[in-house]
Amino acid sequence: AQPGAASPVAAPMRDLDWGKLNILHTTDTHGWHGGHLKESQYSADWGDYISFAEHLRKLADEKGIDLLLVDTGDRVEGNGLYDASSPKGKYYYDIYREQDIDIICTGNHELYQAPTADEEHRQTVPNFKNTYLASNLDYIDPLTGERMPMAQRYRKFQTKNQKLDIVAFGFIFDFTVNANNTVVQPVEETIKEQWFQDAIREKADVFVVIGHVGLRMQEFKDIFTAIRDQNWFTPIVFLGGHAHIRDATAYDSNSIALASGRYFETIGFLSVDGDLKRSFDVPSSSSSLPKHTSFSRRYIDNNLLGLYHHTGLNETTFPTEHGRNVTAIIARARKELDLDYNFGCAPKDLWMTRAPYPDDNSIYTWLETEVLPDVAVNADRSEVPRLVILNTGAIRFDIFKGAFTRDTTYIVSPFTSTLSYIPDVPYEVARKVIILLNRSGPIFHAAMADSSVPDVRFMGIPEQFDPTTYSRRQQQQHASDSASDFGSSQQKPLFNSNESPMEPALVEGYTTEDDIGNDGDDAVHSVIDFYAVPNCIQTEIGVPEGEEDKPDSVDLVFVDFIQPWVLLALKFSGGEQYGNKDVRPFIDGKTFTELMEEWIKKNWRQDCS
Ligand SMILES: O=c1ccn([C@@H]2O[C@H](COP(=O)(O)O)[C@@H](O)[C@H]2O)c(=O)[nH]1
Repeated sequence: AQPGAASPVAAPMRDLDWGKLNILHTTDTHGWHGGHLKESQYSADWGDYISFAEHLRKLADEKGIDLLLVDTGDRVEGNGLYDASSPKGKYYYDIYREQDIDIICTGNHELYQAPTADEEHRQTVPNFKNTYLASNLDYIDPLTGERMPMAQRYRKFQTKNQKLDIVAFGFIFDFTVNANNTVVQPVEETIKEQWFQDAIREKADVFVVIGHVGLRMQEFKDIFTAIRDQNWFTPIVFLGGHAHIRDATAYDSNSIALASGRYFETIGFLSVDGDLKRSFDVPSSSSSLPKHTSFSRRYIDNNLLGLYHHTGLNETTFPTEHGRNVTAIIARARKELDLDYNFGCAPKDLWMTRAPYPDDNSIYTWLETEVLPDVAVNADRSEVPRLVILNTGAIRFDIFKGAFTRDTTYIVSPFTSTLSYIPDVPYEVARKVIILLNRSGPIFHAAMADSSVPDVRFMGIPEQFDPTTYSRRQQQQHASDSASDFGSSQQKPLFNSNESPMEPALVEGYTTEDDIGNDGDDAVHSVIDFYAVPNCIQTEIGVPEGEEDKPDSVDLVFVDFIQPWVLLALKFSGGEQYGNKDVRPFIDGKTFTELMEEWIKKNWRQDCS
C-alpha cells in the first residue's frame, strides 16, 4: 500500500474456490493504481496486486492448474495518478505494464479523446504485444490516415500447466462517441465477419470472451449465441465491465459471466472446474459430448488483509521484490505530481448515492446550491437569468470529510468538459429541458431511434445503467431502511451483540447479490445505503421564485458533454429551431473541474485540524 494509506481492517472471509482454470480480473480501474488511500477496505495498490498474482501463479503451478490475468479496459481517467500529469498518463503507462496480463482490451475511456487513443496504441498495445485484443476496434494512424486493427482480433493459446486450448476475444460495447482516430465496429457486424466465424470454429477447450461490455448488454448475448451455435458443449467464460458493479450471470448452464466492479476496489476471481481438456483428435462422439463443468466466482476486496488471507501469507512474507518496487514507483510518481497538495478542507462527507438527492449530505445538492451558482458566471451575461445543467455522471466519486487534495479533484471530476450555453431561450421552453432529460419519455425513444444520439442513461452514473442490478440495490436499501425502522438492527446481531464479543464489527462495504447468489464477496460487510440519482441536476440563477415573476427568456447553460441530449430535449419542449450552430462557450478556457477546484480553494479553508 502507499505511504499514508488507511490501514486495512479485518472482516469475516470467504475463501477462493479454485478450479482447473482460474482467472483474476480487473476492470474500470480508472487510474486508481495507487489504491484507495482513504478507504481501509480498498487500500492495496498495483504493486500489491503484482505480489498477489505472483503468489497465486506459484500456487497454481504447484497444484498443476492454470491461472490467467484479464483486464477489460477503462484504465484511465478518474484519479490524479493518471490525470494530474502533463501529458496525462506520464507515469501510469509504465506502472500499469508491470502486471503480467494474459488478455487485455480497450474501454471507452481510452477512446473519448484522440490523444488518449494515440497513447493507448503507442504504449499499452505494444506493452501487451501478444495479449492485447481488439476484436471490434480499429485505429487510424495520424500520419498516414491508414485504418488498422487496434491490436490482434483474437488470440489462441495454450495454458501453462494443463495445455488447455483457449480461444480468446476482446470486445468493446457499441460505443459511438469515440474520437475520430478510432472506429468501433458494432458487435452485431463483427460477429458476421469471416475471421470471427473462423475463430469460433477453432478447437478450444474453453472460449474466453473479455470485453468492456456490461454483462446484461445485448453485445455479450449476441457473442454468446454466435459461439454457442457452433460449440454446443464448450465452456464459455465472459469477463466484462463498464457498469462499475460487481455482477455475475450465466447465459446457459455451461457458461459464466463476471464483472469486477470499479476503481480497483475489486479483484474478480473466477474458476472453471471439471474435465476441461477435450480430445479433438479422437473422431468419436465422446469429444463432443457434454462434460460436467462447474463455475465459481469471488469478488476480492482490494484489501491487504484479504490478499494475505487468500495467499496464506502475512505482512512480511507477502510483498514480492517486484511488487514492492512497483509500490515505490507509484509513491514517487504521486510525490512528483504533488497529489497530496491540499486545496481545502471538506467540512463533511458528501455522497453520490449514499445520501438521498436532494439532501444536505448529497454531493449533487452541494453542487446545485453552493458551487454552480458561484462558478457558472459569464461576466458579459451576468445580468441574464440562467438555468445551469450538469449531468450526474460527470461526478465520479464521493468527497470525504477532511483534506480535498489535487488527487481528490480528479477523483471527483476527471473530465475536461467545459460549460456551453444557448443564449436567450424562452423560459417556458428552457424550463422543460431538465424534466425531459430526467424522464425516460420522448427523448429516450428518440435517442433509441437516432443512432447519432447515445442512450440517455449515459448522462447518469454507470452504477445505474443496468435496471436489474440497480433494482437489487434498491431492494437492499429498502430492507436496511425497514431494519432500522425497528430501532435496534435485526440484521447485524451476529457480529455486534455482546454474545459474540470476539467477532469484529462488520465494516460497511459490498453486499453483492448476483444471479449466482449472495455469497460472492470475499469479505462479509454490512450494507451501504444506495439512493437513486437523476440523469441531470439543475440550478436556477437569477430566476425569481414566483410564477408571475418568471423571465421571458434565460441563458440555457450546460456541461458540453450533454449537448446532444440537450438539443434533443429542446426539440420536444418547443425549441426545435435550436441546433449545434446556436451553442457557444459560456466560460472559455476553463473546465468544469477547474471551476470546482477554484471554488474549493476559495470557500473551504485549508487547515483541516
Ligand atoms: O466527458 C465525459 C465522459 C463521461 N462522462 C460520464 O461517464 C459515464 C461513463 O462512465 P464509464 O466509466 O465509461 O462507465 C457516462 O455515462 C457519463 O455519464 C461524463 O460525464 N463526461
